[in-house]
Amino acid sequence: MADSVIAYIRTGSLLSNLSSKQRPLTGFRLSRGDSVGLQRRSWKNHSHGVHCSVSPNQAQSPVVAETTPAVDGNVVKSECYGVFCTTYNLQADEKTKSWKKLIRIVVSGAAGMISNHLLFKLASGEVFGYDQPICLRLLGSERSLQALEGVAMELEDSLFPLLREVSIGIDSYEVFQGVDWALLIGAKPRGPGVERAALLDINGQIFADQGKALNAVASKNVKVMVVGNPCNTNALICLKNAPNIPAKNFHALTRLDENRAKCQIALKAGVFYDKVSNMTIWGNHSTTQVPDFLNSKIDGVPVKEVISDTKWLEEEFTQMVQNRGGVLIKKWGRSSAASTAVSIVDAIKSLITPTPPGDWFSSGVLTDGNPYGISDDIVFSMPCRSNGDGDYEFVDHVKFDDYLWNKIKKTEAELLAEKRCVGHLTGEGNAYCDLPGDTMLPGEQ
Ligand SMILES: NC(=O)C1=CN([C@@H]2O[C@H](COP(=O)(O)OP(=O)(O)OC[C@H]3O[C@@H](n4cnc5c(N)ncnc54)[C@H](OP(=O)(O)O)[C@@H]3O)[C@@H](O)[C@H]2O)C=CC1
Ligand SMILES: O=C([O-])CC(=O)C(=O)O
Repeated sequence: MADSVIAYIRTGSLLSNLSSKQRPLTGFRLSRGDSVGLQRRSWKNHSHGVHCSVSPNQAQSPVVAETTPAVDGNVVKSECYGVFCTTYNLQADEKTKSWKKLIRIVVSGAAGMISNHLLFKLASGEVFGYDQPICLRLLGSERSLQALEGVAMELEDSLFPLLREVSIGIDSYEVFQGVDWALLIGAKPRGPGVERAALLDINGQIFADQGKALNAVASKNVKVMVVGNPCNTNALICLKNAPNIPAKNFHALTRLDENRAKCQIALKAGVFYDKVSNMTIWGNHSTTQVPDFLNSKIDGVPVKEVISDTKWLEEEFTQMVQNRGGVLIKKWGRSSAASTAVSIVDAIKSLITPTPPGDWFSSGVLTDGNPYGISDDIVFSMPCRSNGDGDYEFVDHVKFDDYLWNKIKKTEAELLAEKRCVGHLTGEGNAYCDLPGDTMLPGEQ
């Protein structure tokens, strides 16, 4: 551990000695090579800038040595690391050819609380499968650079066999190079005295910049999951700034709300939550969101046939889901992090595995072409299905009644107002902010 820390300091100081032209990646990269457990620790000269990795533990005698050009043109040695060289038969491993192509995943706000849960799930294989090698790119800022190193060290120390590369950086144009998934979590939290319009502007700017960077350098089929709040409008801003990426590839996370709604329905019905299906969250990830008890089911039976207490459904249940985040913050002193990470995993899995027949999942997606009559050109949570290829389609045959439709109109109005407020970031021209005063992010109450 001590060696590792020293190595970080050493590489950090080498980086700081380089001119900014020589130092396009602010941060450094830890690489495990392409075979299980092989931990190469080297300076590497990659096509997109310099990646610096941790020096080998000098006390260990290296088993394999190879040469890699260093940034200054000199040649330095890179070595596999002690026990990793001896415990795996790398040639045999390569012969099996059972590994899938590496996927590259960016997590922004990587030093934050949600990421602290999510990164370890991604690295473990539980999200993309236990035969899927992973590259993790941790995106942070000057503020969090030290903390990002700490996260990277913990990832190292976890010895995840599928985790082949870890890099940290603060320049989205470098970190987004060729990425397949962008999980955009980093955003400024709303503090006391910060107007909602100001938060939309501050965070919107982050997502406008990240949209531009994704557009320029990410895989053209990158899937983008926006978590940082206000996530619907941030996702809209992001996709508007990335015209070369299909707009369908952008999602705002409302899966946590869906999970919360399922749990409350299960509690009321006295069943375990695996019995609750077809739960839609409509609209904004805010206190106007609409958990849909009209179309959801308990053990295949419409919720309203199992729970006859309509007053509870319309009032208590709905408000409980809308306010769940805020209530948790009051108790915990911080916002939902572990359950948010779990819901991000659920949301990704819903896109990469076929949706069970008859069921659906909620995601905040662009409304264009929706069959429900919701205004075009906003990011709105709706019921979706996937055949497991990363894409989704809208669900047909959803019922509406006056109660549900009126609630949907309220959350739609809020999102249209948010959109007007960020016109300067979506390319629509001037912004005009007339946000309804009575609605909040889940954590704001
Ligand atoms: N959609 C959903 O269901 C949910 C969304 N959220 C949202 O997810 C986001 C992250 O939550 P969480 O991980 O708990 O938050 P943390 O505060 O723990 O981490 C957030 C990260 O955001 C980064 N950040 C980016 N820009 C700024 C800025 N201008 N000022 C301060 N920090 C900034 C910080 O990293 P760095 O310094 O590296 O930039 C920080 O590490 C929040 O916006 C939260 O509201 C939370 C729960 C549920
Ligand atoms: O407002 C927040 O940061 C918390 C949040 O989104 C939630 O718990 O749903």
